[in-house]
Amino acid sequence: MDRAARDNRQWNGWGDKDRSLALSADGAAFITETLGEANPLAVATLEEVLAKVPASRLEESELYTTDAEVRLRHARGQSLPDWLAMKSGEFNLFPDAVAFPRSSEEIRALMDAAKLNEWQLIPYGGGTSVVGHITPCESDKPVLTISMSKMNRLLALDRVSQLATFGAGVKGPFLESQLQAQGYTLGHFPQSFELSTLGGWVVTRSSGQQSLHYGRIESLFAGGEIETLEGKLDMTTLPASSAGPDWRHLVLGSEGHLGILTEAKVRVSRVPEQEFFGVAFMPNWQQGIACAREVIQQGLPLSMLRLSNSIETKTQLFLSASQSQRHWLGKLLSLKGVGDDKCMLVYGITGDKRDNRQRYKRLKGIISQFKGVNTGQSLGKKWEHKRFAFPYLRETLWQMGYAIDTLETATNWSNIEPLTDKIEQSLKGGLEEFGTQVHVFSHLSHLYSDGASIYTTYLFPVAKTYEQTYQQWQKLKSTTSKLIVENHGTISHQHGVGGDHAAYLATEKGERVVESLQDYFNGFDPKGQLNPGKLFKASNTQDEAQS
Ligand SMILES: Cc1cc2nc3c(=O)[nH]c(=O)nc-3n(C[C@H](O)[C@H](O)[C@H](O)COP(=O)(O)OP(=O)(O)OC[C@H]3O[C@@H](n4cnc5c(N)ncnc54)[C@H](O)[C@@H]3O)c2cc1C
Repeated sequence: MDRAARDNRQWNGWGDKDRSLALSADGAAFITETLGEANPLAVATLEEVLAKVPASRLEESELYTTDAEVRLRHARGQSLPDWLAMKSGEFNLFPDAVAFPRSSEEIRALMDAAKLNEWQLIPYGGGTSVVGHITPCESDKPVLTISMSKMNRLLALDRVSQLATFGAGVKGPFLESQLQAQGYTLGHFPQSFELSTLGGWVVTRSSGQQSLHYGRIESLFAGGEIETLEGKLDMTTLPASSAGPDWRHLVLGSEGHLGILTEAKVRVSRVPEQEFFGVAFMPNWQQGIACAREVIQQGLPLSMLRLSNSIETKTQLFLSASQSQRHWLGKLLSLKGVGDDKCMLVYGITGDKRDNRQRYKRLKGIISQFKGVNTGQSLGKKWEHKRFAFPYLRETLWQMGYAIDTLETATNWSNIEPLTDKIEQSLKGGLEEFGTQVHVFSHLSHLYSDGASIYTTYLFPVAKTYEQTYQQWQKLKSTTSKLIVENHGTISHQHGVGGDHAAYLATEKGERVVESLQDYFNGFDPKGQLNPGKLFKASNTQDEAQS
């Protein structure tokens, strides 16, 4: 088996198989009291699933491996349906082979072979998609997944223009360590940072936790090289241009349809002199929103601002603080007029020390103007310490018998409160017919002068079978996704479209635009070989969006 697939990665869940995040007894009791006792579903063993991997339809070749375990490990991402497939062992579909190219030339050879033989190709970054981006579709043609894991080096650093060129398969930690060794940072920190890759970020239009300072990937991605079935395309790096539409934007969000991004050039910054995170508590959701909006619309240059609603705040405190910590925090806040409806505001400040002092002073002023209480940096340090560890909680909850998923959107400020309410109500009551409780909470994660993203998490006890659990998820997902696009929200602020959101794209963008985009990609991929069934709906998903 290939070395890249033999790492310490969990084969049927998130992250490093030797790492976990435990829940305190209090945290576990909170979940059980909120959702009721749950009965975990039996989990298939690796051996059981390996026995189900069918023979590959591709002949052995130097270009790729047909090893069953490697194929299994590249068959799914991290959405809840992916988890249900991995845990039950019912993967159904596997790629026929996985390639680990080391250079653009090797990718060219794979693309040429694919074109000649009409194979389907799925580019694979870190496999952290939560919307079904990398799952093979039923096909009478062989499916080849191309892992970018070996193309992960810093290839050039232009210090004068502050542009870095990377192999697009570089994962977050390795990208930052190579850059920071030279005094630079990209500053792109999605929560999936540990495993996701630069290429994946670009083609799914990802957003990092500190996008307020560094920008979303759209502003960090300056150009690079993409291998299409029709040949290589170069994207010149220019600081700006008015020469017609910017076609970088058709690579951004292309989700594997255009080709394989082999090298990406990104705009980097100098490592900041100082960075810190802190936590304030606002008296309620309305005051919290008003405060966050004021900070952003005043143009106060923070690197992060994240506002949890009161249920998320309560849940977070139960999951991460001890009873005595909660008690003393509650007491302190209530003395200052912040009670049970408190909403946690996490902020990040990045830059040189003198500017940071000014920013912090202004921020504290705005927080008090909206009757919030700033607790300073100690809770901020805790948040920073765990910022990439939270995904490990998913396994802990799974073992207790609870499924967890998220939905995210963005909308204008005037619609933030009503849309958050609608999303939460839709999820909360969504499984009443099954007598199943759903625990729902939200935060605003990325803020803009005209609006913000709403990130909603929901948990529910698994049903008696995998199939029933999937059906319950599907009901929550389809009802709420439809509600989002019909209520002036985007189907995705940061996770992309993949297979799971494809049916809602036309409501957001209009049928005509979606058809034109499809025509554009068909120009590079006339036979629909590149990542089919993603981004654009397959004909059978039409009804789901409209029902
Ligand atoms: C726990 C968790 C937290 C997350 N947090 C965030 C977050 O904070 N912000 C955010 O934006 N997203 C987040 N995500 C979603 C996910 O991490 C992003 O969508 C990420 O950009 C996917 O990158 P990847 O390298 O894992 O790509 P993959 O999942 O491997 O692939 C995603 C898509 O990109 C294509 N692709 C990958 N590499 C290339 C390439 N080189 N060339 C062409 N196509 C390619 C694939 O074909 C597929 O269509 C999270 C996911 C999880 C599981």
